[in-house]
Amino acid sequence: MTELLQIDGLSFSAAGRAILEAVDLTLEAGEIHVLLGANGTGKTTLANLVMGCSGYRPSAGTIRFRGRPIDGLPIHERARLGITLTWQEPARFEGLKVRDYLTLGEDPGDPALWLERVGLEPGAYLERAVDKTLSGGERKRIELASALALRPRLAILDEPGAGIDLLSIDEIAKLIRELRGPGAAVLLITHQQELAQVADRASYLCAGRIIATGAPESIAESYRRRPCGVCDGEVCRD
Ligand SMILES: Nc1ncnc2c1ncn2[C@@H]1O[C@H](COP(=O)(O)OP(=O)(O)OP(=O)(O)O)[C@@H](O)[C@H]1O
Repeated sequence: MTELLQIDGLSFSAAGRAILEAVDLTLEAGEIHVLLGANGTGKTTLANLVMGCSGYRPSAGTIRFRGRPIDGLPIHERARLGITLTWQEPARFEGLKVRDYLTLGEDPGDPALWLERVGLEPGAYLERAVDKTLSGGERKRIELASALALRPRLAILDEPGAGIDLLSIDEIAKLIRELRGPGAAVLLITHQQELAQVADRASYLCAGRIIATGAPESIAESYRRRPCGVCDGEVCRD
């Protein structure tokens, strides 16, 4: 397999505190990789650093995408390379219609079809604005539809199942599998064990450090056996 994303020695500090320390993580093309870890261990921060969100610049380390260092690139150039991030708190775009949101990329296809794929009736949603009038679960679904429409090489999904009713977990897992392709990978952040099972590999992040990478079952087992020893129970206490 080919390395799609290679993170070496990545560190990040904010407000005078180390949030991530010397993180190494590799994603192969074609894989779904799940990042597990307790609240506040740095999962979303890592996602923001890979996406190049405003205010997130590494204090050390490199991020390579398809062999090329991307640390210096702004978010829109990373998006152009095929990296997309669906946020834990789904974005709102006042005034932007769902139809327009789903046709932002090149060759986006039919927005109605993407809405159907996430279980939303196109006639009821296409002309609505992506704003607070949509429920949290509806916005989550629309963000997933947007990720499908963009056909990214790397989809970073931050808690894609949060706020979506349990019955839909199987549907979300199916969509995540679709985002994986021969040249495309998914970095999944989730606390939902049922959803984590969709992954090929897993990494366990605690106190800003990746402490294990391997088969999802064994990493999930380490996660259950908290505290991990790195943080002495400060972060991943029961
Ligand atoms: N820009 C920032 N300034 C100050 N603190 C920050 C910043 N970004 C993240 N943090 C802090 O870094 C820590 C890690 O946050 P992060 O959102 O990455 O955790 P997480 O693992 O995604 O947690 P959760 O599972 O609760 O979503 C938290 O303590 C958070 O408050």
